[in-house]
Amino acid sequence: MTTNVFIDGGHGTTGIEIAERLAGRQELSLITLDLEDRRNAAARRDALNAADIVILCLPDDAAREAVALIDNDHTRVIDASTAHRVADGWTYGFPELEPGHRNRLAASRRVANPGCWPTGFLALVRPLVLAGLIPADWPVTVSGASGYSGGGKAMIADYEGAAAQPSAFRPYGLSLGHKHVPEMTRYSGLTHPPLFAPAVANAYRGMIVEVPLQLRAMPGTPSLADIHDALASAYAQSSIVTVAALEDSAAMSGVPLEYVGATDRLALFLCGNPDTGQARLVAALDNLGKGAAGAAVQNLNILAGLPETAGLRL
Ligand SMILES: NC(=O)C1=CN([C@@H]2O[C@H](COP(=O)(O)OP(=O)(O)OC[C@H]3O[C@@H](n4cnc5c(N)ncnc54)[C@H](OP(=O)(O)O)[C@@H]3O)[C@@H](O)[C@H]2O)C=CC1
Ligand SMILES: CC(=O)N[C@@H](CCC(=O)OP(=O)(O)O)C(=O)O
Repeated sequence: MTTNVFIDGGHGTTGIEIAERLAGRQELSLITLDLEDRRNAAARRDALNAADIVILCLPDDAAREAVALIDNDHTRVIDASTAHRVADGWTYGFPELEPGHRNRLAASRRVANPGCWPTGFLALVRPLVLAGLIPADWPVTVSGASGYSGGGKAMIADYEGAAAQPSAFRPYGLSLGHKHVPEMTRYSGLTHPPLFAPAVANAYRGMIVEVPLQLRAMPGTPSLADIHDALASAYAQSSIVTVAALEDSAAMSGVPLEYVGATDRLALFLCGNPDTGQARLVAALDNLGKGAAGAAVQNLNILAGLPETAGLRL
């Protein structure tokens, strides 16, 4: 039995990446629309309702419209946009979030794919909150740099178009109201929003997410080994998320934005100085991989009861 899949927004940056990962998979059958029909509501309604699973790769408003076009109770939805990430009735599509979450996803009809920044942040912070190493009310900061494809077609044009004047490194989200903060707060289990300081770099893809921690000031003064043990045990069974050994992280001269390349891997590093009691937790991923398309395909596999990493670039 094949699962019918429709990617709404399939001609956009994320949609194309997802289609590449689904190509050639016999257990799936892709419903496609021609480029000129991509905004045709009637054609989209037919495709949305014919699919067993739809993946929405649309701006937020268009994603809400797409959900409203579904008038049957069979079609299941994975929404890559921000529209439903903290909405009632939706399950957050980060299978690694906590023990048991994968099973909740498998039973869900509406799944919200995480933002790329929250993917790195939650991978680093959620296990530490669960383990009680970061108190829920701790003032957490998260910073980093993203490739410009994170901003979709519009930002790609800003960096590659005829009139482009790309900056090498551009901090943004300066008013501290970034749309990813609500999902970071809710799913980390923190009681206060983290201070989020993102930047965009002059690279097409790739992402570094960093959480600095003043361990010496934290209750129980956790050691680097405590933090590392919690992360390593959280992802011990994962073939997507890796945690570098402490000595390997210490030996690195830096973590490049391009570290995982165009893959769906998520690589975690923990560096620190025991003398100062300070640590830097770093996640490296592809904003279009585990930050978007890879996560959507992983969730599709879970919903369809297929091997979780089928089609992923690992
Ligand atoms: N890029 C990334 O790294 C990530 C993106 N996301 C999210 O995924 C979603 C898609 O992003 P991305 O692929 O980057 O965006 P793009 O701008 O590259 O693609 C969006 C696609 O949606 C189409 N579209 C826009 N409005 C409508 C509409 N009303 N009806 C039908 N189709 C429409 C666009 O058509 P047209 O060609 O005419 O513009 C385009 O093909 C967004 O919500 C984004 O925030 C999530 C995580 C990471
Ligand atoms: C570089 C850049 O601009 N990145 C995007 C995030 C991309 C992403 O995760 O997508 P969602 O919009 O679906 O959350 C931003 O910060 O808004």
